[in-house]
Amino acid sequence: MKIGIFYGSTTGITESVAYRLADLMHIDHEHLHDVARSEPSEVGDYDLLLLGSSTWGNGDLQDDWYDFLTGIEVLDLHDKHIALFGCGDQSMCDTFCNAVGTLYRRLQKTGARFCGAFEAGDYTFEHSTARVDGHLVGLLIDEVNEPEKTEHRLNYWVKLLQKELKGARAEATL
Ligand SMILES: Cc1cc2nc3c(=O)[nH]c(=O)nc-3n(C[C@H](O)[C@H](O)[C@H](O)COP(=O)(O)O)c2cc1C
Repeated sequence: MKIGIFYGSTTGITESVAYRLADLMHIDHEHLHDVARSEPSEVGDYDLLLLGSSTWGNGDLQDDWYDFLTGIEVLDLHDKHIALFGCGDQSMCDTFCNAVGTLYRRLQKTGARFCGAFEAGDYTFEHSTARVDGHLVGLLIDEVNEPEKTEHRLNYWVKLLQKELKGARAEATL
């Protein structure tokens, strides 16, 4: 299974999470893509897409995602898996990691299979569009308030993905 990571990051937090995920999953850095410098067609090279955005403004996507998302949401991705991750700040408790919810909602029509849903228990926010039916639709990281939890969250999420995708074609190490 070929894995690509696509991320948008303004101050480098989501970028650093993307690199940490790549290292945990043994993904070569050539498969890490900053969406600010990538073409939507590049997602075609992969079976599993890890898509990461921080949240800015009042629950908005990270700036570089706007054009990239417009480009990929019209693609047919039914043969791919998508796993979402994002960085935010739980003190913005009504819009925590809403960008992850936006990616989830807007990519539904691609037909991709979503994986990597995460437990909502260990967080303190009130509202997030990334929480759907009591679960988080991806990995949410809060480096502002809970940096000490990041390593565990990353490790736990990667194990969840491995479990979920077990049985899927294994070309790259997951
Ligand atoms: C002006 C501003 C607005 C923000 N708005 C939100 C928000 O609505 N929800 C959220 O979860 N985090 C919000 N954040 C926090 C950022 O998402 C957080 O700092 C994140 O780690 C930045 O990641 P990046 O450097 O990869 O862009 C905001 C931060 C700033 C400075």
